[in-house]
Amino acid sequence: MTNESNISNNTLSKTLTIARPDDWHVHLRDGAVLKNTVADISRYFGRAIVMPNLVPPVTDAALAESYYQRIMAAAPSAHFKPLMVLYLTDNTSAQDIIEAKESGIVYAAKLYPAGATTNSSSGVTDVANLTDVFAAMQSVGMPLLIHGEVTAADIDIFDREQVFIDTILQPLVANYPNLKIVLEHITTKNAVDFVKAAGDNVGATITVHHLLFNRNHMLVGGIRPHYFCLPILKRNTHQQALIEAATSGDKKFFLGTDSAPHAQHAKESACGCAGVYSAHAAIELYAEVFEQENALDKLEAFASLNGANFYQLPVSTDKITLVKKAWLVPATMTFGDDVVVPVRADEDILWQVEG
Ligand SMILES: NC(=O)N[C@@H](CC(=O)O)C(=O)O
Ligand SMILES: [Zn+2]
Ligand SMILES: [Zn+2]
Repeated sequence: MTNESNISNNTLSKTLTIARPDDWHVHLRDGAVLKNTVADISRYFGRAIVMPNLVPPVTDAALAESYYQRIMAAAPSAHFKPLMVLYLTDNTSAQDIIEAKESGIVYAAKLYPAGATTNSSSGVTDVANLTDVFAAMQSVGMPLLIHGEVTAADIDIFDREQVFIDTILQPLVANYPNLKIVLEHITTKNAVDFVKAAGDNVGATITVHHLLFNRNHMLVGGIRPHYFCLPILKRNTHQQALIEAATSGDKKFFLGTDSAPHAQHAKESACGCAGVYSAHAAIELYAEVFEQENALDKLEAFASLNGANFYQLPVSTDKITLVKKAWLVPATMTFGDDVVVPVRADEDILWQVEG
């Protein structure tokens, strides 16, 4: 467990040692970029929940198995283990869930409301289609991961998470009281409050960009496409609620970067893609936020303990050490044939990971 003794503040440099962290929500993509995303994510993360929104999506155990093999072929660090996820569609069956569980490599299934986000067109049109699937997940103990936004055209984009919670999540939680649910990449105070009030079977991931930024960063002084992600950045009062939740140590909140690379040209476009790349410096950026809040002693709970406990997986016995030493993030990164603009491009980050 972290205590003050793990934070050392000598005259040379401040350091922080924590159990090896995990990333409970990441997009590694596929093909040529895999060697780059896998190198970044496995630098110090021990495990990562690998999002299944490929084209075509990872809808069954066989597809998860071949994607797993491609990730391993991209040569992650030896300490790294990808945790695969099934992409739910209107046609997913209870049998698909049972086979995924039996595969031993699938740790969760993901609900994308159809049309809610990047590569979600094969997603679920109505959760009523998945009654048997949720029942099977509840009985085999497989967590349901949710992109929690409604898609109706008349619902304002800034309200889509809250309306999802009120109209879809609330009844889902009531109907499946033992189903483990992770509300992914939460962006509102409403989500924080909902998760806190729910039972221990409900948790949430929080990205570092939703801690660092609010919608002013994206829209004041010009439209900045590299801040555009889904769910969209909200006003600063919501950002503040997320910061409080993440830095509180509350076991329901854990690290999920939602690092989601898109090519520079696809973001700097008349119709730019949603997604922020943060895997080059994830724990380093979270450390900035926690330090700002005087809560470095809570970083280990958020990054290394709470998620593992929620998924009922062992906490890593390895340690990593962060050192407070500024470094300059490159303006761009080359990923296969593409160029990606990472978070903090061409600016300093205050922390680095030793080794
Ligand atoms: N978060 C995003 O803005 N984008 C993600 C999809 C997702 O997690 O919703 C992506 O795959 O690009
Ligand atoms: Zn999402
Ligand atoms: Zn995501």
